[in-house]
Amino acid sequence: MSQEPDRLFAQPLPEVPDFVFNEDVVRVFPDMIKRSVPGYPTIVENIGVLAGQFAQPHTTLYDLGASLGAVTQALRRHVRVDGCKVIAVDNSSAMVARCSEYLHAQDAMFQELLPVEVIEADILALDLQPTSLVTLNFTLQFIPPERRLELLTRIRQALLPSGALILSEKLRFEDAAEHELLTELHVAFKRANGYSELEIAQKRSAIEKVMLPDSLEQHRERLLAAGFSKVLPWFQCLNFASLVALP
Ligand SMILES: C[S@@+](CC[C@H](N)C(=O)[O-])C[C@H]1O[C@@H](n2cnc3c(N)ncnc32)[C@H](O)[C@@H]1O
Ligand SMILES: O=C(O)C(=O)C[C@]1(C(=O)O)C=C[C@@H](O)C=C1
Repeated sequence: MSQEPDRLFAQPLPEVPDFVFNEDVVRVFPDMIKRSVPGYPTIVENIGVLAGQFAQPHTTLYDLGASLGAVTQALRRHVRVDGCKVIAVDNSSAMVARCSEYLHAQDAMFQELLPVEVIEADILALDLQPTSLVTLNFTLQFIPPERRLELLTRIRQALLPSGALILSEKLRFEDAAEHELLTELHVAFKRANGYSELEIAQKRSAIEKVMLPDSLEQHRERLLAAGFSKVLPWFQCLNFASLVALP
């Protein structure tokens, strides 16, 4: 996997463009996400572990907004259920190309991995097969807010009984003081991971229009409105959380 350090925002930019998942981001993405999302390695590995409990024989598992396939790789490491296959979906062609390379490398290193298909598609336009496990690992926050309920409803309808959706997101907090404190603690996390004040500020302006986090309450209500019966937060580190939603 690429070890290139994330210096995308290290030099002053005359104008900070909106964040896009292009070739430049692909090159530094493993470093960027690990240094930006508190708990990311723990979340990814444990999605594999949790998936092992929900995956059912001869079903499809979806990794929606797969990026470089970190979650897909964890699913393939942990799920030991007969006849499952993983479908990894992303609408960034740069991500999909590199994701396929990494999964081929995983195939070359390990035997008896779950078969995987990587698809370049918009998850808002994707026909979902019946599935026992869907992951949206930091993807829903990039979907236009007015389309989020419709996407979750389609996921709910495709989920088999006893399956699950695992949803990880950056959180907003409804209480302004709480929001400010958690944001400041997240900045401290980034600083501790070697990002400068300039990098932190420029990244913030790049993502503020394209990544729109919801509160835990909004997620819970929307998941229930989409037809899920239970929402269980299983991980939170600072303002990043992961939930299991049951049909
Ligand atoms: C923060 S990244 C996800 C990280 C990844 N799941 C992981 O665990 O490493 C968000 C991804 O969602 C993808 N994405 C955003 N909107 C999408 C859409 N409508 N359809 C498919 N993929 C989308 C982006 O291209 C990006 O790769
Ligand atoms: O909040 C931030 O600054 C982030 O960088 C978060 C986040 C994410 O949650 O997906 C945003 C964009 C990058 O893909 C990596 C991490």
